Amino acid sequence: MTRDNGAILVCCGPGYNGGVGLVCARHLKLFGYRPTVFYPVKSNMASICDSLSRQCESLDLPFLSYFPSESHLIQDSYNLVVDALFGFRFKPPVKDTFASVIETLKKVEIPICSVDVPSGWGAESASPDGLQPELLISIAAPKRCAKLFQGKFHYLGGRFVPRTLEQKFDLKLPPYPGTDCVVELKTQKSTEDEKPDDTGE
Ligand SMILES: NC(=O)C1=CN([C@@H]2O[C@H](COP(=O)(O)OP(=O)(O)OC[C@H]3O[C@@H](n4cnc5c(N)ncnc54)[C@H](O)[C@@H]3O)[C@@H](O)[C@H]2O)[C@H](O)CC1
Repeated sequence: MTRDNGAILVCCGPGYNGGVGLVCARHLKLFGYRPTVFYPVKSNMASICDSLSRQCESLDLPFLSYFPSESHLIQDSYNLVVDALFGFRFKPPVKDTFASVIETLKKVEIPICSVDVPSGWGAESASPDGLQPELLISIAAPKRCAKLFQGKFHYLGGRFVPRTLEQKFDLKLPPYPGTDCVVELKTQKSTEDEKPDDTGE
């Protein structure tokens, strides 16, 4: 994706996963992309999400006042969707406002990038009722459900886990290259793609 086609829809949920989405939208704007935010339910968490939302407003990020009901309206307007609706505290089935949002997003034909946990999945398990993103960005440590991720790209971000915590929970985190704050992880798909073509051609 280049900045020329940098129109990105960032969908933010009512919890801290949504807060991460608001930070993501702000950084996308600062890096020259054109994010639009969908943040329908103000966080019932600490006021930090309110200030994150205000920071987006101060950068003149547009906020959708409603969610397009048709998936083609999304793919005609954006090149990527960031799914920051729900993270590891989602409890199925999806309720209220977000049920139709997730149903619409399941039909879009542009890439979806999910933050920490694909929305509609539990932290421990995948769900056919949830999104099937092309890209998953795990925060701090991949959640158990990431083992069932079938998309093309998986990154780990959040180089802030103390060694003591990593050892205590036996997280086996990969090393981050140099001073990078993200590291690419292998996926089932990337491992398969690396296998030599055994058709003998
Ligand atoms: N170290 C880390 O991994 C960190 C992760 N972070 C991010 O924060 C989320 C966890 O945030 P939390 O607020 O605890 O939970 P969620 O954002 O997943 O959602 C809670 C929110 O959603 C509502 N809800 C739950 N189930 C449903 C449902 N079925 N239908 C509708 N609404 C639902 C619930 O009521 C809450 O309001 C984690 O995934 C990371 O993305 C932090 O940044 C800190 C570090």
